Amino acid sequence: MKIFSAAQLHEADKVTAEKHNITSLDLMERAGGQIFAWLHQRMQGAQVPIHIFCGIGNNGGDGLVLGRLLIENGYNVTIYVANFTDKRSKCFLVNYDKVKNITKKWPILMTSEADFPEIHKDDIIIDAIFGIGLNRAPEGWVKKLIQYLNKNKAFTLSIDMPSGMYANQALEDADAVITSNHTLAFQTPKFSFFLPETARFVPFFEVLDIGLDPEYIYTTEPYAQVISKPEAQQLYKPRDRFSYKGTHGHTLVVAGSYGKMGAAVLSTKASLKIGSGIVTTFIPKVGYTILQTSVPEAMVLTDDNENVLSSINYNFNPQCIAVGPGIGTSEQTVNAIKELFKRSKSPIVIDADGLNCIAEDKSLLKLIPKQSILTPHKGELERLIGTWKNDYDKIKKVKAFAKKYEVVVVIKETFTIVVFEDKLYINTSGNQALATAGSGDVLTGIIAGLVSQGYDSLLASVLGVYLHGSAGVLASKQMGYEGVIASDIIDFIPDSYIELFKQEQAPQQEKTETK
Ligand SMILES: NC(=O)C1=CN([C@@H]2O[C@H](COP(=O)(O)OP(=O)(O)OC[C@H]3O[C@@H](n4cnc5c(N)ncnc54)[C@H](OP(=O)(O)O)[C@@H]3O)[C@@H](O)[C@H]2O)[C@@H](O)CC1
Ligand SMILES: [K+]
Repeated sequence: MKIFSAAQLHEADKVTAEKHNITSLDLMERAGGQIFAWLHQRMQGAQVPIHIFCGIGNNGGDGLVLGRLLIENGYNVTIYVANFTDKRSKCFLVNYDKVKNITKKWPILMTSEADFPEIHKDDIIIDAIFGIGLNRAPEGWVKKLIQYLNKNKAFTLSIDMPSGMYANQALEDADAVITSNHTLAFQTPKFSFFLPETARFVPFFEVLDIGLDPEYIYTTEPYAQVISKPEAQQLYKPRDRFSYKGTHGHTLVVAGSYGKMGAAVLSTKASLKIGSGIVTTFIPKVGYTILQTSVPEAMVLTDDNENVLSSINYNFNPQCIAVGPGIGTSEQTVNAIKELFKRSKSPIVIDADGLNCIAEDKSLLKLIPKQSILTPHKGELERLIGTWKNDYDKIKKVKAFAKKYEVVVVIKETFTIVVFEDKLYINTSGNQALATAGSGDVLTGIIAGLVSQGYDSLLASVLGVYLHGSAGVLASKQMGYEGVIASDIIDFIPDSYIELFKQEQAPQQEKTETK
């Protein structure tokens, strides 16, 4: 799914109105109507008090449409208008009048803290204060209103996005954002929903299609892409019936040191399980028996050094090399990695200590083969690109880094983001089960195994991250979040392929007994 920026959404709004001969008012009616349908389906007329807090822009207008429809359908509704300026939008004003025309219970204008209403914890709050039009951090009593609503324990449903958050810009004041229980976003999720500093305000969201111009949606280069099952499916390359192991690529895994041979085992196994035809693993001597017994399918080459990598020699051309898991950052190893970078013509997946070796000796950066893939978590990324002011600054720096060295960067987070040139791909598979030792080593093996099978570096990263996440989810369904360890993620890689093409089951019809 495409993610559009606030500016693009405003543009889409305009284009839709022009091309489809409808007004912004019609669009607002559609948007508010969709929120109503969502709520009505769940509430079925229940008389729980609903408090709708509207701003004075179009987000507030959506809140007014919702309010009117709820009132017309007999719900117990109170509408408040946070009257922070008199520059009310046209569509807001029209809908304000429409509400006044159908009820004697007119919207309550709020102009200060003294107007904050009492809300019971079992009531429902609708947050329609700000949407994509926010252009500065909320201040004064409006900020206090947001904090007041947050303190309340009532269920909070945000319209389009939690008020106080920007769609695609860094947060200025984390104390002035609605923490919603559920957000209903129009047409596209907003980029901030997926970033570490802002995702906590949007624990659950759904996207409502309000019918913005399909041509605009289809042809416009998005701000970012969300990768879920349908997108991942399209990346899959079917296997040729007449292929053989050589066709599926030879992966070289360079990993391990004394006490960390498990990392080498995990990457090697993952690379095989994802479908690399052949895997050779290069390790320090100490790991020979461990590797050969743990993964009989892999071939093993050993370093002259007993405990750490010091010189990486091999006499074949792997389609992809995975470097880093468990290798440490000793001087000999850093030098060995430098020589490997100089020699390799294939893309390299660089993870963990592979990245730390680069941080130790920045001259390695220029030697990274083009189209390589770097898979840092937060700490490793910081050692590579330095600190950042906020999530958006981080993304900007990573884009510049990726462009400069012509590499793909996989930023590992709850929502992992793959960065290549100006493109951003947000992964949505995965859960907290993946936060376990060795999970990153598995991902390294998966991505390398996909590159070996002919996926280009970007696609291998995007699909690899998706399948890794999906394997973790499938494992956790049987073992719980806590019970999943990295080896389990590997065991569920085959299921993650199968799951990719599994049809969602239609809800079963209830059987009626016939005598
Ligand atoms: N195409 C679509 O996606 C569709 C979108 N729709 C809906 O429209 C929403 C966007 O509406 P919008 O553009 O009117 O902006 P919105 O967020 O309501 O607020 C802007 C107002 O707030 C003000 N203001 C800003 N910051 C402020 C601050 N810190 N403190 C105080 N004031 C502040 C600003 O005033 P000013 O800057 O002039 O002072 C302006 O008056 C969108 O989220 C969705 O819900 C649907 O209806 C249909 C199709
Ligand atoms: K909102």
